[in-house]
Amino acid sequence: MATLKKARRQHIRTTKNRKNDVDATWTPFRAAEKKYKARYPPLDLTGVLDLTREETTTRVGTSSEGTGIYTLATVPGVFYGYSSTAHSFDTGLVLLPSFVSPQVQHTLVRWALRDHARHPNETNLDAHYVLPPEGLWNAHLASLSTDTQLPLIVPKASECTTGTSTAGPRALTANDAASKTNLLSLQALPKPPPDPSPTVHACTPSELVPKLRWANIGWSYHWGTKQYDFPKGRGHVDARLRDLCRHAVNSVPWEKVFGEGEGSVEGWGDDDWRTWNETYDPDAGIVNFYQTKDTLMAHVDRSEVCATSPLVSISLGNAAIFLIGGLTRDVEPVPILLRSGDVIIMSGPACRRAYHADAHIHPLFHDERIGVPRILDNTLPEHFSYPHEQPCTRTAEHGGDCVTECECKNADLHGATAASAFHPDAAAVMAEAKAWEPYRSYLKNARINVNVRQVFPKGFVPGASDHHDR
Ligand SMILES: O=C(O)CCC(=O)C(=O)O
Ligand SMILES: [Fe+2]
Repeated sequence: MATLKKARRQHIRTTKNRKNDVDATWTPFRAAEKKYKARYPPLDLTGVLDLTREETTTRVGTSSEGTGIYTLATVPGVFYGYSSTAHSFDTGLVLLPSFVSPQVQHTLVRWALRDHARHPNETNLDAHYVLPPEGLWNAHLASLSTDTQLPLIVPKASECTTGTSTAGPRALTANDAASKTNLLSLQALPKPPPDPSPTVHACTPSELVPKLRWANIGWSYHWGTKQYDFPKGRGHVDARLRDLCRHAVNSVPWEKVFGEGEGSVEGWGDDDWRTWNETYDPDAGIVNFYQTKDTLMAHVDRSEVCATSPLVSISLGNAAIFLIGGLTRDVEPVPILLRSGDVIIMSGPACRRAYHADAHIHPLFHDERIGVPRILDNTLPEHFSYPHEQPCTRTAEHGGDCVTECECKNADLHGATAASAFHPDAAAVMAEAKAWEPYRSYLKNARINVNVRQVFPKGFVPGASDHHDR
């Protein structure tokens, strides 16, 4: 109740001096953002699409009335034996609810925090802090296992820097949509590194972990110009992540989305969806780390030269309300509840250039004290409370973290081996639980989104002499 009262007081304070007609000037997208972001009045989820609710998922082969959403097929998820019911919107958005198994969700969380959010992959913190070479998360883990005070992480700023950016959420900059024809001029734009913030202080790794907002994948992204910085070279795209995304794209019956028939979107140009199973090859992306109260403002992802190629987005941790609109903010967005393990694919010319946002990312909205229905009782799934019981035992072969069937040819055998050979003793169970604890603790107030994109058509080399007229 205290939470509700506080939210109400804050609501009264912030709206008190607001002109009565101010919301009349909001675009439908802005109005939806305001509605789902507000802590008061209590969130009403009745209009939010939740594909795990039975009444939507049982309508196989038909449009869910009035929504323009079509059930496509049951598709194989990851890991083996896991399946999802694929849905599509008539814009080209594909939803794969519960596509990623709990085991693979665990693997991805560990990968995102421990292996990926560190040098050489750029994070939002690199501009402002001298980060430890082993990575922020590993430094945090080390500090948890010792009583000795480890060295503080110091700011990068020196007295002569002015500091224009902070370690906070991403700034929004209007940018030109990338295409093969303007690529050279976009490349020529100066891309200075951001100024280190002069206001940040030395802190412990554990204090800095909640300030982690993003880690770059693949091609380097320049936030100042909102363009890729190709001369910096192409960073690594984790092979397991790439396989997972390919698996998602290859699972979708694209002819039902973009071909002829009920619910299909009108074709475009060369209809490149017909060859995505050969040409889809992600080369960039971002891991977004959200903390309680964080939101992601409405934006369009327009920096990729491939303006139609699938963008695969994987949700982990707490749930979020994702708003997907149209080519302008005047299109009223559809609010979708994204839960851990859900995958969405934005594809085709309408969806790839559609406004979208994350209006609400956080556990507060499931809090009964603010009167929200029990359906969101706990948006952090139970499986994150414990380490996964069946770790991959074939460490030598797979590095311990198998993700897709394609990677593990003997998936069934492997599953059987893991199940029967893994008889952990109490000490091993305790050790696993202890190792998982920092992840569990982090996830309580967090959501991780792994957003994987294809910047260039397969085989296209930036800077090659003919690319402006291809
Ligand atoms: O977190 C999400 O669900 C969306 C992230 C996104 O739109 C982006 O990184 O461009
Ligand atoms: Fe986006």
